Amino acid sequence: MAPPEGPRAPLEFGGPLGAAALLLLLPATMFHLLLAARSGPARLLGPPASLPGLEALWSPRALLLWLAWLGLQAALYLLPARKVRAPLAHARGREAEGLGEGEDAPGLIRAPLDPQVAEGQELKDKSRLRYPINGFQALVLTALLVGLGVSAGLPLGALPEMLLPLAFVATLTAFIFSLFLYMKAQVAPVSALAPGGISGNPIYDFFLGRELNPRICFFDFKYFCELRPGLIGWVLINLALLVKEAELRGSPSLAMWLVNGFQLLYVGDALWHEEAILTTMDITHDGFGFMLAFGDIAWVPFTYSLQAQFLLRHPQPLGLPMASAICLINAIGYYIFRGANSQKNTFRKNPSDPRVAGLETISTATGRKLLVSGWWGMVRHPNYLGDLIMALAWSLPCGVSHLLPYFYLLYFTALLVHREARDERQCLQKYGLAWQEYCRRVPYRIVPYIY
Ligand SMILES: NC(=O)C1=CN([C@@H]2O[C@H](COP(=O)(O)OP(=O)(O)OC[C@H]3O[C@@H](n4cnc5c(N)ncnc54)[C@H](OP(=O)(O)O)[C@@H]3O)[C@@H](O)[C@H]2O)C=CC1
Ligand SMILES: CC(C)=CCC[C@@H](C)[C@H]1CC=C2C3=C(CC[C@@]21C)[C@@]1(C)CC[C@H](O)C(C)(C)[C@@H]1CC3
Repeated sequence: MAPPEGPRAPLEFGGPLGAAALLLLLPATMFHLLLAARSGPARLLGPPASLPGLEALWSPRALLLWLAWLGLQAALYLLPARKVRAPLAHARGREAEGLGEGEDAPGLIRAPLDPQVAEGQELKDKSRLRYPINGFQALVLTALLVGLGVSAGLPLGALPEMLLPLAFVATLTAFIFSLFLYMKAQVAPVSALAPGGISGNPIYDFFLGRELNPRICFFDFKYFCELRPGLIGWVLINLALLVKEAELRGSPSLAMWLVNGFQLLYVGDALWHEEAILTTMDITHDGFGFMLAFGDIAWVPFTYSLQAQFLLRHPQPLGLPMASAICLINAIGYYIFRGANSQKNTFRKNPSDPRVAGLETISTATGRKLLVSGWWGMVRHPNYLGDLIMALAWSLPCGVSHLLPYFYLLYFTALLVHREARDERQCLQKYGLAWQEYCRRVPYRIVPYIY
């Protein structure tokens, strides 16, 4: 289908050339990290000690395991009985009546949403998609199944040896899946396309993703991939590394416990607050192409578990005072991250909620308001600040002898600075003068008095 006429979004990531480079660079970086973490010198910069042959990458057992994992997560996504009720008067009614968020038309009877189903943001064609809210359940059920498997003799400690072939099949899956998504988008209606992925350049559009919310019936591919196989896979890999360390050294180290605990908290939190993802730019703005598909199913599980991979081969001594200081850093980061995200989500859902009703706001021409006090009056992206502080706490248990475990912190800083610039551009476009006023009143972007 031809791209729609009219102004197109400016090209990002260095245009088609940048996208082509990233198509190769992202998987190459992931394999470099996997190899570096298992090598003696564990160098972040510089070539890996040895390059693996195809026999180290390709394993039919890894392929089977990977497909079984995707199948299990897809089944858990579809599991609960979903009662779909229509129409959703409370969501659409407000806008139709020209009312603000949280206001109802007089006499309007709210049709309660099934607690297991959430509605997304309004789309170009004024419709809203529905999403199952059962991610936390999927995490718990996966934990139960893995627990049952281990007690029946499943060798979880063998998983770390399979990381390379698993990452290889995950990368292959991401390429094949992105091709499917690209072709599916060719027959999608124009209103279903994302603003950024319709440049007309096939490489660029393949990378960024053409369709905003590709689905088959109720199965939403982007929503599924963003939260399930990759995030839950990440904590499973961490757990397997912990088990392997216990097998090798008698018990897991304190550093390994901390990394596992912090990252489990992060993933558990994401799944507990699953509905909040529906307002992130990945879901509302970006198409679903190679960047997100590879990011979700390969990059997240295999590179976000880097600290635990590093610790397995490079044990680090960690005393209780240092461990307590690191826990405090993680707790501060989490407090800011959760406080900021929840404050914005509560405000967006219902500005008259008593938890946010007293906060100062700026009105915008769109009818939506912007918070200028509370967390969002401190810096313009307080949630990024909390996330970055947590990222530091995840690396500190690995000591300071190597740069490799700090890769996540470095990559994440670059990702969030870039993301922040993209979000600012979109907000300026959306809110115009009101956004300029917000920037004047809250001058710092992520770190108070610094950036
Ligand atoms: N671990 C990882 O790899 C990653 C984690 N993240 C995390 O994901 C979370 C979500 O991030 P992301 O989607 O980028 O962005 P945000 O959650 O920060 O959302 C940005 C949106 O919030 C709204 N907003 C901005 N300022 C205000 C304000 N003052 N008052 C009210 N609303 C405001 C605007 O949307 P609108 O007005 O339309 O509501 C804006 O587009 C973050 O915590 C981030 O740290 C993100 C990327 C990767
Ligand atoms: C380098 C590369 C391949 C980039 C792709 C970026 C993706 C890895 C990230 C884009 C936004 C993400 C989010 C999370 C994970 C990483 C990706 C997919 C997230 C699910 C992590 C948990 C958080 O609590 C979150 C739900 C807020 C978050 C949402 C964004």
